[in-house]
Amino acid sequence: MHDQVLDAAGHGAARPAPAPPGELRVPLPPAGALTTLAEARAAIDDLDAALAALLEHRAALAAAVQRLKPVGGFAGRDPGRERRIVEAMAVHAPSLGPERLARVMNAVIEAGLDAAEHRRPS
Ligand SMILES: C=C(O[C@@H]1C=C(C(=O)O)C=C[C@H]1O)C(=O)O
Repeated sequence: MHDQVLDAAGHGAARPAPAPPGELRVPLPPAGALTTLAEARAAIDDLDAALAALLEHRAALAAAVQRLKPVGGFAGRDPGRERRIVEAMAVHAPSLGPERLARVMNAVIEAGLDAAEHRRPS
């Protein structure tokens, strides 16, 4: 199986091959298949590392939008766009549902706008 590699510790457990540059690959073990606390926490740690990379990239994209909009930053906040983002995401997060997801995304969006306002030009 050429899309599997041995884990770094050499235990022989199959791990997904690393993603090519510019892509993100995340193992998504079914939660019901996790039987120990250590295994479940390791799965969360893997996922959180990917989530952090996605959030970092999302913040960069949101900063680009701020530069392109006539009014950027918190002053140019667009509640309708934010609602549509949450509605689209809710389809993929049925156990969270739109209200919880809206709280999460409000925090994500505000963090992105705040980071954009304090970003050093690259
Ligand atoms: C990125 C934008 O600016 C703001 C930030 C958003 C975001 O982080 O997704 C969405 C709407 C705006 O409040 C945008 O208008 O698209």
